Amino acid sequence: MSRSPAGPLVTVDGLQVEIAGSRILQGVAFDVPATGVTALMGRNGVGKTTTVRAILGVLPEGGLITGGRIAFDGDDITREAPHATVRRGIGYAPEDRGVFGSLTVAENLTLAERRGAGRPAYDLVHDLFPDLRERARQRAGTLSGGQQQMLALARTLLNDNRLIVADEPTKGLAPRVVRQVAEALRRAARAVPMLLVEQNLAVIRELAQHAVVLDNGRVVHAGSAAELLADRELTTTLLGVGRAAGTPRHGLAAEEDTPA
Ligand SMILES: Nc1ncnc2c1ncn2[C@@H]1O[C@H](COP(=O)(O)OP(=O)(O)OP(=O)(O)O)[C@@H](O)[C@H]1O
Repeated sequence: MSRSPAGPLVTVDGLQVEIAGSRILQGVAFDVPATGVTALMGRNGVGKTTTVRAILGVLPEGGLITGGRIAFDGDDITREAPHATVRRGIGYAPEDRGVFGSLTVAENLTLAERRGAGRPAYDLVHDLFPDLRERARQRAGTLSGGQQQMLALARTLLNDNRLIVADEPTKGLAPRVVRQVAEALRRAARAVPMLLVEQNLAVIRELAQHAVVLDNGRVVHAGSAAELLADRELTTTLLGVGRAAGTPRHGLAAEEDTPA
């Protein structure tokens, strides 16, 4: 939210990661521009989560960066500890949402406040997600999946973050809720650039300007999201979706648009 570099915000170059001795990423390379939404796509198990976890410094146990480089705003952050990447302003909404179910919405937000990051942006959060203000005293565990996802995004927006990394925020949600979360993501991305791991092509179509596709631990395509989605042959080859990616019949989250 603060500075805006001339070059890419994140550069991943030749990234190699092993987990428990298996090579998971085999030289992943892509840029995240300093504006808009960059979608990180690919079939299940191709290395999307591993890539974002490497950027954040939170590889699972047994995970190791064995080669390559990650830069954030020009600084080398390869193998940097998570507290350091957090301090740089990289906010993370993990796949499991990471909210504390036994705490209230307000307590979840308070816990997310980062010391030294300036005044927490409650105005922005409540402006974008008025529902969370109304539900401030509700336990997060009793929120719907969509509301929990909004809380997870709100936690990243509270601090003066420079990048939001959101991992499959619409996964497992009903189509109506996917639409709500997509709207929440759209609002969040107005405030902060986003690296969005997402498999729902309708969501990507609505939100993303840039697209990076992984397969088998490598980048197999990087470029304009609109161009990728307009190319039926390419989306079929790269993502395994069976029909035109540009035309969901019922708005977002057409199941046909989600690769297996
Ligand atoms: N903790 C772990 N221990 C062992 N192998 C792992 C671990 N985490 C991930 N892997 C393996 O790394 C590979 C990439 O997983 P990753 O979660 O990065 O893929 P993904 O593209 O995010 O998939 P999905 O869409 O299913 O979340 C998979 O083969 C997975 O089995």
